[in-house]
Amino acid sequence: MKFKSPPVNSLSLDFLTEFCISLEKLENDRACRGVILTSAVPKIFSSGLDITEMCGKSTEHYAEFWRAVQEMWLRLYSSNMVTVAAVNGSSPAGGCLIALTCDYRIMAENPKFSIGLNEAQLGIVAPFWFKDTFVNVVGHRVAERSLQLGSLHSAPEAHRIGLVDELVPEEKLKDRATAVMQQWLALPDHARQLTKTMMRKAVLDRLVAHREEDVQNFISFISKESIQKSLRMYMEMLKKKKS
Ligand SMILES: CC/C=C\C/C=C\C/C=C\C/C=C/C(=O)SCCNC(=O)CCNC(=O)[C@H](O)C(C)(C)COP(=O)(O)OP(=O)(O)OC[C@H]1O[C@@H](n2cnc3c(N)ncnc32)[C@H](O)[C@@H]1OP(=O)(O)O
Repeated sequence: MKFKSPPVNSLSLDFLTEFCISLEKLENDRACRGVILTSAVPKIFSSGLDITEMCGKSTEHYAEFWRAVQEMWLRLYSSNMVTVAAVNGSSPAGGCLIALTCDYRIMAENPKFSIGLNEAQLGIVAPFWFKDTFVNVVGHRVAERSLQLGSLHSAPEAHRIGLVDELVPEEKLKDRATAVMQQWLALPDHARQLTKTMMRKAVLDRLVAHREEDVQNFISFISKESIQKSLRMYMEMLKKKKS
């Protein structure tokens, strides 16, 4: 599956809805046992949640948007398919979450590409299930430091801390992702799927049990004037960086 929402594959409500529909179709297709996620936009895997969806909108809109973010994560983290992220560009925040939610991450070894949960830099807080997914990949200490600092790690650093499983030259990314997929698909599906469920169930159950509470927390957090101001300033900073 190739993300193609220029300029930066930001995760808008429309993007998330289409992503979930596509995943559901693949999940229900008995002939499909695995999916490789990558980007058709040069240099960017995904710029994370679309900040414009979280700025100056109604409470109803925030609720709908956040449910779509939750749905994307719940479907991908619990997928029966083998999921491989072929990270061919930068991947901050929600983009990093998508990669973390997969079974395996391969990143192009370009030191200009960065990845991480940088929410703190925007003055916002990564929700508990972003944090749980991160901890499950890199461990508590690395996750804590990285989250508090809102770090964006260069590709080599991301590999060093275990955020991505391997680095390959960009032109070899597709072949390597295919080889990894074949390796994972060589195992009997039922054994691999039950193992995946065992490893991920506690974290998935936690969001399922607190889903509505999480929506309400998001709404009350994102509606604060101080948070809205931080997001507006961040968007302005992105625009200024260009000029
Ligand atoms: C107690 C807690 C309770 C509940 C939790 C509450 C809150 C937590 C909620 C959410 C968690 C948030 C998760 C996120 O994902 S937030 C998004 C974080 N993303 C980023 O920080 C990335 C920002 N973008 C960049 O750094 C660069 O754009 C990038 C490196 C991706 C690409 O750089 P490049 O130079 O190639 O492009 P730009 O000129 O910067 O961008 C082009 C264009 O796109 C716009 N843009 C970029 N990113 C976003 C985005 N994420 N959303 C919306 N729009 C984006 C950028 O402004 C440019 O627009 P324009 O100037 O109009 O062309």
